[in-house]
Amino acid sequence: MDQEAGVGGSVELRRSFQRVLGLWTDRPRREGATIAERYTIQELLGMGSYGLTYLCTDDQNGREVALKESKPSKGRLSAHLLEREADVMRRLHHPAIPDLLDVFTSGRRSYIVTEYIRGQTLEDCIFEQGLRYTERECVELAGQLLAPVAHVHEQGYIHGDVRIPNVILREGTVHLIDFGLARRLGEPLLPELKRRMREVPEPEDEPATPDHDLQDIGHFLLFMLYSAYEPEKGREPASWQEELKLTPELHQMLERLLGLRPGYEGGAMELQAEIKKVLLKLQ
Ligand SMILES: Nc1ncnc2c1ncn2[C@@H]1O[C@H](COP(=O)(O)OP(=O)(O)OP(=O)(O)O)[C@@H](O)[C@H]1O
Repeated sequence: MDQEAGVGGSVELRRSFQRVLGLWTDRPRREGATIAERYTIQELLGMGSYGLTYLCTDDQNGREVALKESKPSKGRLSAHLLEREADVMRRLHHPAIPDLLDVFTSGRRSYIVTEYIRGQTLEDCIFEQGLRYTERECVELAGQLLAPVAHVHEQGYIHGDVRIPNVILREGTVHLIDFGLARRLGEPLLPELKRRMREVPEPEDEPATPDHDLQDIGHFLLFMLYSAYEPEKGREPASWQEELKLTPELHQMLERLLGLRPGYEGGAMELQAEIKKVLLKLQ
């Protein structure tokens, strides 16, 4: 018994040590620092579990770029995940997807550099700016989002993480970012990707199909629609079907996207046609 406690204790101690070491080795770089003698940091954009993303200036041409750096404390795994992301992005060429500009390693770190999309994520639009979206605006944005998603599918991949923090709105136009969970059609969710996800519902173990992204678009639509939802005082929380008073055509489209009715076997093209029909009803 004592021995087990001792072993458990030493494992805990090692974990704490790794955590502290991680905090130190992964600490963000300061503004103004230059990476690979080319990219000067303007600001830290975000710190994920496997990488840090900075807004940088490319000193060769003055362009703003998003530079993602692997975390050294996560060793080979974070570099491998970045390489995977670069492999997918290399194949994508779409106006609503940032271009991949550079991939390199420097010291023990790997980097990918993409076009910087100056705008706001839809998550920030809703939760920081408090914007409310009408049914029509939500469906229009979902329709716009479908274009880059369809392009990813045509290249033989799924995005795997179509959510409001990964959609940037720039001058009214949506852009899809963060291909860190993208995988080939038919590919199961690899353990290294699973570890990167916060929560993995069981069906994610299934081989990737376009329907994964279409379901995510269903959840994306729900988030957007709830931005305008005002609960009546004292009313118990209920299902979205009861809370959101939607046009019947949109209600049905959402049920199909969320797997409550037969889905869109014709993939993004079929959904695009359905979105056009729903928009006509929302004139
Ligand atoms: N090309 C880009 N243009 C503008 N902002 C970007 C771009 N790429 C990433 N960002 C921003 O940088 C931050 C972190 O980016 P990203 O989501 O790619 O990192 P991540 O490590 O994959 O994060 P997470 O683990 O939370 O998914 C986010 O706020 C995101 O909006």
